[in-house]
Amino acid sequence: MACLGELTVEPLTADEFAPFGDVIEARDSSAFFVNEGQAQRFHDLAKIDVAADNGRPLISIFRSAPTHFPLTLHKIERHPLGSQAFIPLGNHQFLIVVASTTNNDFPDRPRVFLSNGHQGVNYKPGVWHHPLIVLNRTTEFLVIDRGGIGTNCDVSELNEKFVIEFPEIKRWLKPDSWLSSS
Ligand SMILES: NC(=O)N[C@@H](O)C(=O)O
Ligand code: NI
Repeated sequence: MACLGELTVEPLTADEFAPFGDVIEARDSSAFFVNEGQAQRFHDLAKIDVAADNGRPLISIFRSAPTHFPLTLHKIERHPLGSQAFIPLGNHQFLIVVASTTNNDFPDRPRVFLSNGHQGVNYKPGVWHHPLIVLNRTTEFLVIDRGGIGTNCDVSELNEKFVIEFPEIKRWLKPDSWLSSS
């Protein structure tokens, strides 16, 4: 773990992320062969939960510019009516910031996870999260979330401001996902 000021960066694992949703990755425990052994199916990796109030699943692509650092975390959002999944198209590490909900329905102290480049995440409905935090270069993500009626985005201020300095993350980035020039 690295310390970001008062926050620590945790490697993204299914167990640690479980309270917030699913980690989407090619886990052997979910795999079986299909197509006469020509392909492995890493099966049923995330709970896409978008049916509330007659919602329907949307598949989109986000082409997201890299985040500028130092990054001040002050706003966070949640989607009460549906889950939201982000899967990088290619080997790209990214930062995931999530928070539990306090008894008075506000975001609690955030947790920061860094993916390994071969992982996506699926936020459960209502889980506080920061919008995509992309590192190094413009990156495309497959996004699966809810379409339909209803207000599906709450935004809240964090009760304190957290700053993430890039050098505190850089040492955790794999050389192949890090442009030395930037
Ligand atoms: N606004 C939007 O579609 N994306 C956000 O919900 C996000 O989490 O990035
Ligand atoms: Ni979102």
